[in-house]
Order: sequence, then structure tokens, then C-alpha cells
Amino acid sequence: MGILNVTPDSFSDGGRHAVPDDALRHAEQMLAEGAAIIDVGGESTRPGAEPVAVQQELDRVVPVVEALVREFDALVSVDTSTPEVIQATALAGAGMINDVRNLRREGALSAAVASGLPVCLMHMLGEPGDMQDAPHYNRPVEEAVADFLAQRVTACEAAGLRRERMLLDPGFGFAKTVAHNLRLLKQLDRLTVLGLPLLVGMSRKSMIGKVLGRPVEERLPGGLALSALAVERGARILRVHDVGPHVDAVNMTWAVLEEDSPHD
Ligand SMILES: Nc1nc2[nH]c(S[C@@H](C(=O)O)c3ccccc3)nc2c(=O)[nH]1
Repeated sequence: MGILNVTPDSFSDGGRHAVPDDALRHAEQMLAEGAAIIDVGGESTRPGAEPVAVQQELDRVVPVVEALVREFDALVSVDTSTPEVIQATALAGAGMINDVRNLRREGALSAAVASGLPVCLMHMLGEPGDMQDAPHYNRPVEEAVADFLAQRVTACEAAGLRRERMLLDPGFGFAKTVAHNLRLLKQLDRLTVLGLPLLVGMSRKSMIGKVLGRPVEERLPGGLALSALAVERGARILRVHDVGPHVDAVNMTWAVLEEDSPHD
């Protein structure tokens, strides 16, 4: 899953129905490098960011989804928590909803159910603005995350979302310390018991920066190690910036995991 950030300053004419060519070129590059999914999102998850106005998010995201579906026939995932954006992008041909707030916004869950699209349910406590204020769990974090996700699956199922339309994501970096993130990856296989595909997003995140002391532009080697470990422990979708290198890391990991010739 290649990350496509569509921020207001990437538009030439203030964002009114313009599709930034650099967004399309970036998506084309990621698809050429082997991305199966393009994740289109505004900056709604940046900690402390002021909430984006609905119309502004629509103007920013819908034209890009339309262009990606038209130009590349790619599976387009939409990174949004806004019901109107879920509805509009589903109509525009989006193939998946990626809401880091777990459809908790008023109307989001019903919009997701009505869209019939697959939904990624991700663990996060609180909101991006305050989630990193000394996150604390009074039990092993992987148990807290597994229980949270199991509860979200049940709640979404009760609202009409079919289980085979759900993906799970432990939410690396959301309301977690570095130790929480490392332990969550070490125990990632425990989430596979829920029987749903796992999506993970660790690319360029501070968990890499804090362990290796690397700035965000030098975190690819650390990220590749995490991708290999995540696949080995059951992840099936990796949300990344540098698609090509992660495709190689995943293919290398699969070559090892699938090797089963007992002898030459
Ligand atoms: N499903 C899924 N969606 C995601 N969206 C993101 S935004 C994140 C980033 O660093 O990319 C981020 C976090 C905080 C501020 C800015 C950007 N992370 C994930 C993830 O881990 N899983």
C-alpha cells in the first residue's frame, strides 16, 4: 500500500477540483514499483492538526480518487474519518476505507456499511492530537490491542459491516511508546487469531527514529527490517512510502518463508 498524501499546498490553483499532477505522477511511480493499493489521505491524522473542513477534504480527495481510478485502475484506499468523504469517494470508485479513527465519527460507520467497501480497523486510543500524552496500558499492549480490535469487529458487525470486509491494524505509533510498538511487532502473530487480514504502517515512523537515531529521510533501512519481520509474523498489507524497496524486502521474506524443499 503506497502512501499518497494530498495536502492543500500540493494543488496549483487552491484545490478547487484541480488534481495535482505530482500526485498522479507519484501514484504512477508507486504502482510501477509494485504497489497494489494507493492510500489517499489529507493530513487529517497529524497530531494537533486543526480539523479539516469537510468541503476542503472533499475538494482535495475526490478529484484524486477519480483520477486514480480513471488513469490507473488501481485499488484506491481512502484515509478519512469523514462520512461525506467515505460516501463521495466510494461513488468515485474507491476500493477501501482506511479510517484511523475506526469509523467513530458520527455517521462514519453507517456510511462505510452503505458503501459496501472493505474497511481497515486500526487501534488508537484518544485522538491524534492527544494520543501521545504518556500512553499507558495496565496490561500487555498486544492484549489490549487484540481486545480493542475484537470489540471493534463485533461492533462493526452489529452495525451491518460484513466480517469479510474487515482488515485489522495495530496502529503503530498511535497512542504507543517505542516499547509498545516494538512489543506489538514482536507479538504481531497474536492478532492473526482474529482470522482477519493484518495491515501495518511503520514506514518512516518515530519508532525507527528513536531506536536508530535517524531523521525521517534516513529511516528506510530500519523500515525494511520492520517490513520483513511484519510479514514473517503475519502482516499481509504494508502501508509504506518507498514502495520499490519494501516490495524487494517482502519478496525476499517470502522466498525464505516459502522454501520447503527438504533437500536438493
Ligand atoms: N491503517 C493505517 N493508516 C495509517 N495512517 C497513518 S498516518 C501516520 C504516518 O506516519 O503515516 C501519521 C501519524 C501521525 C502523524 C502523521 C502521520 N498511519 C497509519 C497506520 O499505521 N495504519
